[in-house]
Amino acid sequence: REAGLPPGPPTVPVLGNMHIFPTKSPHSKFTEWARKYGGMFSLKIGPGTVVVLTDVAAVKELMDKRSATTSDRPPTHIADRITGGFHMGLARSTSAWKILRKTSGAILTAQATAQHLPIQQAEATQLLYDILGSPQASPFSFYTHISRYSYSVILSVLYGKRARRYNTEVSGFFTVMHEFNAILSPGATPPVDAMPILEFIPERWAQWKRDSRRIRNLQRTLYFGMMEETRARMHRGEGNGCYMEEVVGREKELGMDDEMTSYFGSALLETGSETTSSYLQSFILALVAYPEAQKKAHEEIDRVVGEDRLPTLVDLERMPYIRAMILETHRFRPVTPVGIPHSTLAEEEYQGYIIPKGATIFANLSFQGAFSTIQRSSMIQKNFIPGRYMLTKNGTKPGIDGSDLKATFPFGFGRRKCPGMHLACNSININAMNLLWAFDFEPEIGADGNSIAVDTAAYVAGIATAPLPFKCRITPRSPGKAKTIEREFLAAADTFAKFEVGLGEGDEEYAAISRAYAG
Ligand code: HEM
Repeated sequence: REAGLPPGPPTVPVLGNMHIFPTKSPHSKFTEWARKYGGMFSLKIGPGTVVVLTDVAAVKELMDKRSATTSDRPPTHIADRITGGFHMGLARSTSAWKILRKTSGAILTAQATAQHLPIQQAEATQLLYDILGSPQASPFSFYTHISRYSYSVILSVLYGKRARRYNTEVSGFFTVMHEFNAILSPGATPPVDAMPILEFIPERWAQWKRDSRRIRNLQRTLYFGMMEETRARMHRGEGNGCYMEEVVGREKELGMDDEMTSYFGSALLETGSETTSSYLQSFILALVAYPEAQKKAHEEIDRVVGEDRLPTLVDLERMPYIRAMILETHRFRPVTPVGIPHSTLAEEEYQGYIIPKGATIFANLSFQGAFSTIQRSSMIQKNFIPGRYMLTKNGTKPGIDGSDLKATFPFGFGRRKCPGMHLACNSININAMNLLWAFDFEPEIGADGNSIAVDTAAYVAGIATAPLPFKCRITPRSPGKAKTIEREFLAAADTFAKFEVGLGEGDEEYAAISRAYAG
């Protein structure tokens, strides 16, 4: 470890800390090391440096305030090989990324997102309707209902076309995306970023190069096909005001070309679908595990909304406990517990330590919410206590300074902050209210008649996590509410109609059956 770097675990020759770098669930190890080495510590990965920030003041200063130098991404040769450097979330701070980012800023504004609320609400109604019909048709079907929702809402607002059923194009999309995620996961390919010489191995001896080519082709077929369909619809004069139509219309002004436009849409689809699903699955997990919190939320929503209509975003203003619950879910189980890594474009100095140019920086979000320094963090994530956000704005213990915490931290930092945040927050808010309004979520009953506790620590390993599929009982809270869901689903038909383009035969049939049932 070079002089001036923040402290960290002892290194070994050549590898540095590479042999002990936690690739599966980095946040737990990062938190453990933070207790030992402090709120800013470093790791050596071969010649490269990784800096992990756990102290909130350091996160705010370095990731937000000094974002001009901390908003690069670490190199990802494989991602660039597959996407040509056009994946907005993975691209370095190149001119292409700047254009993609500017485009997202131009179209995903809070105001524009508000215009897409009707389809978001209609899709959320289908989520209730699907859960009502088959909460557990297969053991975990509420999982697939949530995945369908998340994908369909983004598909609708981006491409103007919805996905009615999981089994058709939704599963196709997730298959391609999982292949992409799998090849990007640590250890899946030789360490090309650390040893660039590996790039020169001929393709016939490098399975990872052949896999990259195959995944590139799969992605291009899927995503370029979606764009072609959108353009064809526009040419036929059948546009429906979706985001990608706006990008096509403003391509020149924004400096985009057809290739970039296709990758722009696909990055939003990929980054937006699983994150939203993961959040909603964690929300349900917390409801099952913490019945007292669920009971309080039920009381609040019953008081404000009643039985005969679904909640709206306006209602949320009168539901402080549910607002607190939404924040607490981000704190309890952040979708990306260590954020998405940034990288430095220039050397930075902070509290006497050097962060070299090209260093990778992680912000350990596990600290999120309750405490302003790691020393106070012994209770991190153990309990789901929404009430903490009713005591203080940032959920800190009364008397502890929480002013460095920001409610947007679960969505990242500085110039890399999630551009889909407004869309995501609307989805989270609408569905959190809907699910609470509609259903009781309880532990599954085992063969011996006892309830089976859910495991709130059983999560998918990796940078972006989600609860592993769990069983629970989901029942409508009253026959009146079940009727309201069916009625509202039927009433959503008009909103759906403009997004139901190019349906396959099976989908037409499904539409007819579900409408008949709802009617
Ligand atoms: C619960 C939902 C979501 C969460 C928790 C979430 C969280 C995040 C986080 C932590 C980052 C990394 C920010 C950073 O590097 O500092 C990110 C980036 C990104 N998100 Fe989201 N996100 C969500 C939903 C969405 C949605 C719905 C969309 C699209 C419509 C989206 C699009 C993106 C994109 C494109 C990036 C990459 C930005 C860049 O690197 O410049 N996200 N998100």
